[in-house]
Amino acid sequence: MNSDTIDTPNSRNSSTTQEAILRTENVSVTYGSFQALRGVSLDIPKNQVVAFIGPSGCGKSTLLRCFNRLNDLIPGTKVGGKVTYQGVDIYGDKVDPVQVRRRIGMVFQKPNPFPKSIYDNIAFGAKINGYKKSEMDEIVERSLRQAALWDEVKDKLKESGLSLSGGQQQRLCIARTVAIEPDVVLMDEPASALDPISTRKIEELIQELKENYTIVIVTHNMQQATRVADFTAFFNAEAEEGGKRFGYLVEYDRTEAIFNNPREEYTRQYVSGKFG
Ligand SMILES: Nc1ncnc2c1ncn2[C@@H]1O[C@H](COP(=O)(O)OP(=O)(O)OP(=O)(O)O)[C@@H](O)[C@H]1O
Repeated sequence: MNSDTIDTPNSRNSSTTQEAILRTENVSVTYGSFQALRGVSLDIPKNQVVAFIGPSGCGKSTLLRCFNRLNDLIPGTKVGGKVTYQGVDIYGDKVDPVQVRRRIGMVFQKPNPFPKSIYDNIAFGAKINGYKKSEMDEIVERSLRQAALWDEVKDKLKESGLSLSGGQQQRLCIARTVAIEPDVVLMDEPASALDPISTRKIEELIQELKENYTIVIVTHNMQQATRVADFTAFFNAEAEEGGKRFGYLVEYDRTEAIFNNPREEYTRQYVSGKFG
């Protein structure tokens, strides 16, 4: 698969080029008869952190789930437009969603380790994905190191993943995700259930992970977006006739520009805390 070389998200203002690993073209999502998201086109640059921000219900999680076809699992959901990963339409007829999710992993808001040992939390997915048993010790250590958890758990790998603190559980879930060596890690408010110290650890971890992975993170915490993201997409929800609200992309740019010099008035109001 060839990657496209494309302009940065802020292509109108910047001549720098970045390699896009994921791209949406005019993506819309409906749940039954309700259109949750309308006409989103954006590029996710490789080995960068992209944050999705915006008021509740504007479709941030909905868009995130489009990137690994997780919306397929919600009955009645339809995705329109095009989502490409390394130039390939991930909704194409011949594409296996399981393979998509192998390349594009996801970490959820609430840590959700399996009720298994710390070791098996990682080994389970790795085995399913064809890694050899003989490699498992190495994979477990590598993944836990990447998730900055190894030092805390190396002496208790047989203990249950559920015995860890919330912050440790979330890092275990990140370790489980990176164990199968995806290219992209999607994170849906990964620190919102955590205390400030654990949140900081996750943020530091995101910075380290971007060396090897592309990260797309949904966050309600604007400071978090400024701390971790290279690019930020601001979404809003607008009411149409009948009062139904659909989400759309207002502005996408380098994080610094979104927070310090946005082009759109809605963005300016949102980042300065005037609504949302
Ligand atoms: N499974 C679903 N079935 C029906 N409607 C849904 C479903 N999931 C989300 N929605 C609706 O789609 C819209 C967008 O929801 P989504 O969760 O993507 O927004 P969000 O910006 O991530 O919100 P939040 O910041 O509160 O998590 C909302 O109106 C929501 O009620």
